Amino acid sequence: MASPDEPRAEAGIPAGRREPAGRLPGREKDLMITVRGLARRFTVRGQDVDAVKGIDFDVAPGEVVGFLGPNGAGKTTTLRMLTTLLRPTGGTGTVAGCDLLTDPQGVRRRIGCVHQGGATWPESRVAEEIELQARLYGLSRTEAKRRGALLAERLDLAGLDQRPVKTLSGGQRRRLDIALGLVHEPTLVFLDEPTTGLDPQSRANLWDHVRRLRSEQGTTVFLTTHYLDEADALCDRILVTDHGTIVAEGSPDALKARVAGDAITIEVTDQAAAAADIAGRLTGASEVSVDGDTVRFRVPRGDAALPELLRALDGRGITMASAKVSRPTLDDVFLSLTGRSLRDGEAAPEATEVAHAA
Ligand SMILES: Nc1ncnc2c1ncn2[C@@H]1O[C@H](COP(=O)(O)OP(=O)(O)OP(=O)(O)O)[C@@H](O)[C@H]1O
Repeated sequence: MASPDEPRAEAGIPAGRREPAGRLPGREKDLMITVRGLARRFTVRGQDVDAVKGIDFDVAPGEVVGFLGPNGAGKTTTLRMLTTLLRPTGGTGTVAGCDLLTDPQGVRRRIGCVHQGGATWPESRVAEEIELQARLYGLSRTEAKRRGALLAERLDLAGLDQRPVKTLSGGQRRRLDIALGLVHEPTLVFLDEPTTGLDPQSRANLWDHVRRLRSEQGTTVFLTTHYLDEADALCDRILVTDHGTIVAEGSPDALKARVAGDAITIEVTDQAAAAADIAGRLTGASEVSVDGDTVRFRVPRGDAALPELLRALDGRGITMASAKVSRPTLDDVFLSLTGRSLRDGEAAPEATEVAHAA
């Protein structure tokens, strides 16, 4: 019988070593995705490339899970394995209740996939594309029309049904790709970099559609992204990936809470040293520094610490002129785990002005 470490050995991972994994408690049959030791090795001109190195994770029904990582981390390779476009070279898995290796057809029937670039024909009309896709899934002509109209309505494509695909904007095109992936009402949808190349407004609009998929229909969504803000805004849970392994997993807030905590910067009208002393006594406070009238420090929860600080300063007759809480970003998480930044130009740091008292 195969050792449980066999796929890892195949992927070049030492036996017995376990990466941080996204496993969920519960029975496998209740999970929408479960993979163990999933690996993919490519051999190019005699050189082995371990694109995915024996990963473990679970996805529960109704979750929106993001697979976040920099270019080349193994996101697309993982997605292609989960959607049966690529056979794993190691590991096991079930997707939508079907075995990835022994029942790929069952997987394909039950899932929806929206890959990068889509697969639409530029000359055909929007309604034709949706109906054709529905017919390919075996729906009757009447049902195909009904589904087409419903999806057009849901994805803001109503009124565009007679437009040739080539005339659609980037956002409309992406929403059409998603409509095509949903035509057979799958309970699990895979989205590969759903908003790459879209302008900020179209991205925000698409996020709304993804949220509604879950809230209105309970659809499970697994998406890949290298946008930190996208993972943060959309996902219940994030699997952070790098070099073919999962380096962390958790909700966006839980991941950010793993970093040293919120950074607080306050300005006082005088007695900065005394204010710093008070700040340093707050629960979990660290990295206290003073620069003129400015005091900086970190605490696990900025929103909880600030009222306590205000009361303490008040008690000593110190006036706070302003306060700012900066929450850690997912990039801070990635940086602390890998020593590198995801370098996402679109992710703005979350800084919140919380008080201006002067
Ligand atoms: N068909 C292939 N042959 C050889 N190497 C491959 C192949 N497909 C992917 N790789 C390699 O596997 C690694 C992971 O690639 P993958 O496309 O999965 O990363 P990614 O995280 O999706 O990146 P991106 O965000 O740029 O799409 C990379 O080093 C890539 O060069």
